[in-house]
Amino acid sequence: MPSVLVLDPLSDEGLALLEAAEGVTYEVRTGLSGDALKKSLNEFDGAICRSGVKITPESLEGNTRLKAIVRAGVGTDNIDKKAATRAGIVVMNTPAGNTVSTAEQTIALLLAMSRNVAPAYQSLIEGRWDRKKFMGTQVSGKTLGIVGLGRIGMAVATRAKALEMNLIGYDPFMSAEHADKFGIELVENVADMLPRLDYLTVHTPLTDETRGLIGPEQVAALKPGARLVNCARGGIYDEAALVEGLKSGKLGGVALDVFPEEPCTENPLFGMDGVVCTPHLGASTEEAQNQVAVEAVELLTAYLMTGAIRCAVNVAALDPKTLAALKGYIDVAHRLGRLCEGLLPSGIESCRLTYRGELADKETKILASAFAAGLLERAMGEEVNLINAESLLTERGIQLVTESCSTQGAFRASMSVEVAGGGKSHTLIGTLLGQDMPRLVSIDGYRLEAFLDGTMLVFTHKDVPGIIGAIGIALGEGGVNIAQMAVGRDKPGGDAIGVLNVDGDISDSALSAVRAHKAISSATVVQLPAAGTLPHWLG
Ligand SMILES: NC(=O)c1ccc[n+]([C@@H]2O[C@H](COP(=O)([O-])OP(=O)(O)OC[C@H]3O[C@@H](n4cnc5c(N)ncnc54)[C@H](O)[C@@H]3O)[C@@H](O)[C@H]2O)c1
Ligand SMILES: O=C(O)CC[C@@H](O)C(=O)O
Repeated sequence: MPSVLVLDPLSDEGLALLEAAEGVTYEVRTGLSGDALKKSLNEFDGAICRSGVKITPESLEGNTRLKAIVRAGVGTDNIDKKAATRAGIVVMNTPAGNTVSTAEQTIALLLAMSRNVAPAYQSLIEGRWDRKKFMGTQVSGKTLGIVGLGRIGMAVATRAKALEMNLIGYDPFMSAEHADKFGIELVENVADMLPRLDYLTVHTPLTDETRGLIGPEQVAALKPGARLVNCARGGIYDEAALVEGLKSGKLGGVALDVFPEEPCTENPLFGMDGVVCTPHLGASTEEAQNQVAVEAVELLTAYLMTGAIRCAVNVAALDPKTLAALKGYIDVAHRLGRLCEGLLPSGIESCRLTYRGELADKETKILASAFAAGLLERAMGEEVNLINAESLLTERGIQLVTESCSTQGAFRASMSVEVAGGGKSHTLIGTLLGQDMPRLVSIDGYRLEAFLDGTMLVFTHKDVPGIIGAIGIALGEGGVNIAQMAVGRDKPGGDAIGVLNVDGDISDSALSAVRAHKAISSATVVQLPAAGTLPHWLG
């Protein structure tokens, strides 16, 4: 029975859903770090977190159990995705559940900063009735710059529009026409908007590009008195530049919900005039927390029970329908990977996969992953799966390119693989007969029809009389029974290739006897999964 570890406080609705989920057990262990976190992550099949826990490469090191981590929220920057991918762990998030709440928090901070809500209340608590000190600014008619026009950026835009603000936006993935429909003037870069703004808000992820997006140079370029809001991620604004901007009077205010290091209880900005801060409360509403928790539980249980992948940030999405439709070909791809590795045991440097016919318009990324898993399986065993196979291949410097070709060829659907390494190469074509009969239908240009399972003997030879008999005798004397045989040749009496499927193993002496035949130029034994056996990650 799959088990789930809850690593951060989750809403009651989320916990109730976990409680009710049939076939799943769960445990809540919050506040974990270091060895305790590492140990716990290795005791469960799935984990749910918010932004509290830090899932580091060390905490995932050597993990052989965990299959998925779901972030109840948007930002997955507290999860080391590279380490998760490498360990074959799917990382998913719940991107939309807290959009409205975070947009509302942005507007709340914008207004609170403009009307000095926090310091005015503080002065009342301290016994002062000070109406002059807290003269505010109206936001209506002011210009708001929005960097990042994704879910939250756009939700902020519609709310700011209702407050009669003028909007300027920047997002490299937004067209001017689309922005215009929402009343946003799109500019080509952040620098272009700075001198025109009364307010600036950022709604991007924290990336190498957005870290320090607003630093001393950008603060200098702002209109005097500009006010800045950040409800996205700490680090997008350079805090030292904000402190300087406030001290010099260049900035009229700063409102932050997020900080480079969290929790953050000491910060030079805290207590400065014009500053209002909250402890990462953007998503902290009952509605948002219920929604993200419920979505997180649904995503995780669906993955653990059916293999369905939705909202993954480190692998392609895979719904149960696609999975069911492609299952047979995933098996073919995996078996082709195993066969290629067996035919080029000294190493593969590059692979090209071509999908033909009905496969050409399918979601084929998973086939590449299955092929890669097949290639690496002998060397890496259970460590490799659909999630990490391609990244493990890349880590080893093995190139994998894929292409689709809608021309049908001889089969309704097929995939061909060209592999090269150590100066040798092979081209194989695989297909599926019926729903679950993987077949090898071409090898190095020779057409044949061989089973893609069990112990396979692949041999090249001259098309001369007596080969089959000689092989039959050599294997028979070694106690090996031939289950199936296929031969392809270029022309009668020319070069040929044979593929045998045999019961049991082929001993070294039987293989030597085959190789000793003067018309046989090569013979290789490759071990594939038995017919009907699916890899552990496909079930
Ligand atoms: N404070 C909170 O509690 C809270 C809650 C939810 C989300 N967030 C954070 O808010 C941010 C936005 O979330 P979202 O759901 O809107 O994400 P999103 O993916 O929908 O939008 C992000 C947008 O940023 C744009 N972008 C990326 N790099 C950019 C760049 N260099 N310049 C300009 N635009 C760029 C992308 O094109 C995208 O449109 C994230 O950092 C998320 O982690 C914070
Ligand atoms: O879990 C939280 O409250 C933070 C949420 C927010 O930062 C997110 O990225 O979704």
